[in-house]
Amino acid sequence: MSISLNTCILILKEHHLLKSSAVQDTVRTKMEYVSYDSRDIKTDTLFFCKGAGFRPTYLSMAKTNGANCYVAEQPYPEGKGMHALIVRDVSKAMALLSAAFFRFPQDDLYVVAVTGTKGKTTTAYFLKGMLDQINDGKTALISSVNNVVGQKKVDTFKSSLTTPESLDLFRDMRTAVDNGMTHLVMEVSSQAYKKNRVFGLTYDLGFFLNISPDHIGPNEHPNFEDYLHCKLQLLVNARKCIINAQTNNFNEVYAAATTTTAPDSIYLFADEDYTSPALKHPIDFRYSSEEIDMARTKFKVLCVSDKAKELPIAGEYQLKMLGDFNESNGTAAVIGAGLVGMAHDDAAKGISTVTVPGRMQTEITASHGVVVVDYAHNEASMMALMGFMRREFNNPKIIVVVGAPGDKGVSRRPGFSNSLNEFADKVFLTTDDPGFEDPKEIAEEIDAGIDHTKVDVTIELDRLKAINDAISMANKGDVVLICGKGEDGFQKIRGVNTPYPSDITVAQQVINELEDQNGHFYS
Ligand SMILES: CC(=O)N[C@H]1[C@@H](OP(=O)(O)OP(=O)(O)OC[C@H]2O[C@@H](n3ccc(=O)[nH]c3=O)[C@H](O)[C@@H]2O)O[C@H](CO)[C@@H](O)[C@@H]1O[C@H](C)C(=O)N[C@@H](C)C(=O)N[C@H](CCC(=O)O)C(=O)O
Ligand SMILES: Nc1ncnc2c1ncn2[C@@H]1O[C@H](COP(=O)(O)OP(=O)(O)OP(=O)(O)O)[C@@H](O)[C@H]1O
Repeated sequence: MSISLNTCILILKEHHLLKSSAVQDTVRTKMEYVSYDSRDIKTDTLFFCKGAGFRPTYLSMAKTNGANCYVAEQPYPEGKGMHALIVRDVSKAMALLSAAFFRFPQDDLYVVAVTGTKGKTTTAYFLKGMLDQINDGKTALISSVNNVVGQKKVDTFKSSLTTPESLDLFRDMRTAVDNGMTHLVMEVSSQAYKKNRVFGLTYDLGFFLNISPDHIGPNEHPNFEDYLHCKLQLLVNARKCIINAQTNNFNEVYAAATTTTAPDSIYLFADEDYTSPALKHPIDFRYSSEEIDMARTKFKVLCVSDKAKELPIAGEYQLKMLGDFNESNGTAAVIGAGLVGMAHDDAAKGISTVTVPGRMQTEITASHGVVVVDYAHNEASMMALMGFMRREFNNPKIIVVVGAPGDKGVSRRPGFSNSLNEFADKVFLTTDDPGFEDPKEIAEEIDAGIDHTKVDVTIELDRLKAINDAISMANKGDVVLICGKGEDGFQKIRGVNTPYPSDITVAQQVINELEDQNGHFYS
């Protein structure tokens, strides 16, 4: 793969991004590789100087290692002797030039994008499960758990970001196309828009699941308005939009969709009983709960409007994933499958076996109640999870193990206090990716918002011990919720990913020791 200097200049000019360029007569004008990391350079690399942590010495290193052209927001003396493309916004330039370098792989994929504060990963997995039924497993996936770019084992790998850096995204899309994948389901985080990781990308289908305050604080969004603004961009860039009519800020969400999409390509869904005087648009799809227990979740999708009736997806669906909130995720995914061209039977078959690592992984023990490992890590998801358990188990004692991460999402801390006050009986406040912060201070901040007349609090920073103590104290009929880390195999401590055996492994060991049994988690 390669890109010429002229093509780069043309693309940047077309998007009004080029401030100036310096072309060297004696240097090759073709670039054979692209990179934003000076430690990953080949001969004739197009190098992007980007990011808060960029240092001019990285450009010197890139030049020494063979880069022949750099893209930056200002000229650097370190780049002397290289072609220089000086741009208004390097992250936008990187997205556009990466797409061109990798020969616009998005044009060879049916691209589905999912955003929402909660449920992105689950909905993306549901969709992949269904689409795989009609394309022989050729659905690529970009998610916060795994990325899938082909059908071999090596084509599935753990992701480090929910939505990758643009250059990595277009490279992964190219790999997926070369591996014969026909569809791509991707999670799009608000940060992806904030950082222009998906700049210039249009989706065939775009989902807006829900929004509530999250990811607000240092290194993320300055306020809720900024967070919402970034999330809305997904709908602006989607050809067809699927929106949960019950989302907060619905009017703004719908308005964002209509900026580029006609109402007949916007699909709304809500649960069977939802009405709101503020809702000016007809609901297209409704869903109704059929049965939820610890073994399955059954719900019905109803096609209500004329345009909904054109999709043959009405009927009953069964999920392996627990939690009433997954009915909403499931309905969104089923509508998406319908818009891709699927009918009820294939969709029902595909969704019925989907599980998501680290989400709602449950073990019913003989004498220590029900133990659930789940990824809930903000107020909305904690409320949804604990609320489900309260309803499902008829007011059990709820014992929670939870912690808030450091350096980001500080709004989660009062959110945890609120949700614990609402539903928990006992909580172990513990460590969860403290970063450069003191986990004890984070725990004390959450504790400060807890009503101690309702919730008994223990601060136990050793996460393994917290899990052990929580399960050990639980009796038959109690519910133990181990929240926030799911399958994560590390703790982020002072900039280092420190190995951690994962909540599932720890909980399983504790249960085995306590019960001398060999059961295993299911979800
Ligand atoms: C704030 C933010 O989005 N930061 C991301 C961004 O960092 P950055 O552009 O500032 O780059 P940097 O890490 O400061 O490094 C500067 C540059 O120097 C280069 N470098 C560095 C060292 C060297 O020797 N040579 C060299 O060239 C690096 O390759 C980099 O290009 O680009 C990096 C990849 O190029 C990301 O890893 C990093 O994500 C950070 C780690 C992160 O945690 N981001 C979170 C907030 C995030 O994006 N989360 C959302 C999920 C949110 C949700 O759950 O909904 C996500 O999509 O994952
Ligand atoms: N629709 C929903 N509403 C509220 N909570 C939900 C919903 N769907 C999932 N959850 C809860 O949120 C947790 C995370 O779900 P999921 O990973 O699907 O969301 P996500 O949007 O990808 O999250 P993140 O951005 O944090 O990675 C689940 O484990 C569950 O507790």
